[in-house]
Amino acid sequence: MFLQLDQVSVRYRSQVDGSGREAVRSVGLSLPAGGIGVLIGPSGCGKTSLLRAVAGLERLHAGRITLGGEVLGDAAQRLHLPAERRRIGMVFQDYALFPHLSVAQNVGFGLHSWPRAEREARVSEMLALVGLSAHARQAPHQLSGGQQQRIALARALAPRPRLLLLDEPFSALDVELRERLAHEVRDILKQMGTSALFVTHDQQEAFALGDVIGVMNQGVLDQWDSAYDLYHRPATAFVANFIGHGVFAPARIVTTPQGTRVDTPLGLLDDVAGCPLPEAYPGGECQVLLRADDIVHDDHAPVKARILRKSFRGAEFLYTLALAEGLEVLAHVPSHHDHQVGEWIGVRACVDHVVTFPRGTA
Ligand SMILES: Nc1ncnc2c1ncn2[C@@H]1O[C@H](COP(=O)(O)OP(=O)(O)OP(=O)(O)O)[C@@H](O)[C@H]1O
Repeated sequence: MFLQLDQVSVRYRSQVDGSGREAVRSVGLSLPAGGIGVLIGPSGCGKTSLLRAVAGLERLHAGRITLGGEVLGDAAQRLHLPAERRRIGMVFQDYALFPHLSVAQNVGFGLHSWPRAEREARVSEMLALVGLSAHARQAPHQLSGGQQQRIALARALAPRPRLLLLDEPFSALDVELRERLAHEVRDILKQMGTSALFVTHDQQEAFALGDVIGVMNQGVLDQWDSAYDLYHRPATAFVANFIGHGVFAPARIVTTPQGTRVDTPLGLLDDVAGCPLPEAYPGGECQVLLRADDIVHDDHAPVKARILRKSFRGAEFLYTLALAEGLEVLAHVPSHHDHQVGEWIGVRACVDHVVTFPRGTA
């Protein structure tokens, strides 16, 4: 693997009593050359600390980081390659452009040691790449927020970094531009074959950018996986809750003549490949993840649910439903099924991959 993190911990020392506090705990992940990874998670979960450790701005408390086979940091060996020798580029939320330099001078900033002709050629190439050739002589403040972030990207890519780290690069931009730029930046990175690690708190952005996405929870990386597997095969109850709309329902794993099934308030679920065996939970008692798109409105279904709330989302409604025994579930329903709040409708579960967790973990 190109970037490899093993058992990485980052610890900050308290200014008050000198005690240590782990912001990142035993994180392991790997990224192939040219891969794009994205770290997401709630505020304070350690995303930025992990990114700073890769950049060399924080020393490792434990663990090891290698890039292209070179050890960047190894706590056991007290090895810490200084940030400026890692050949890693960084892009931040606030662009950090130099206001007194032109767009072209900003992009060429990291190329001081390059021969002039090569430097100028590289700056032109980078400006063309991000579609800003026409703005080379302008000052950064004469450009829009999206354009300024593209300058920051061109500046970070110009010295041919081995890896690019981007910390919430689009969060200062409005939603629509953010999504467009996320796709654009992904295309640019793929075109250059640059490996990159992003931090964001926006799931849609993570899905638009990443080949692989990591969900962090209180300093721990709960899962490092494709967007599909995070959604359909969440490794922990935290990931299941954090990604997408869904609820946990009480359930029981049972053995029937047809094989193992999961007995839920919406009936028996049978797509249990990869699901723990009944004896994995005491008495088979567990909870099952029911996503809004696992619940199908069907007038003929024996299970009825009352509509508590509904929100219109264009092609579909997100209904909040209450089953007879009081359990609330969510359901995506095509928006031509416009039922009234308070109405009872038929529902059934249509779950592709049944995901269960022990009772009390969510
Ligand atoms: N320099 C520091 N000194 C002490 N504690 C710090 C320092 N930087 C971060 N922390 C603490 O480490 C934890 C992780 O912070 P970090 O900034 O890595 O989280 P984050 O996931 O990037 O959060 P956000 O999304 O809000 O930026 C937090 O509890 C934070 O208060």
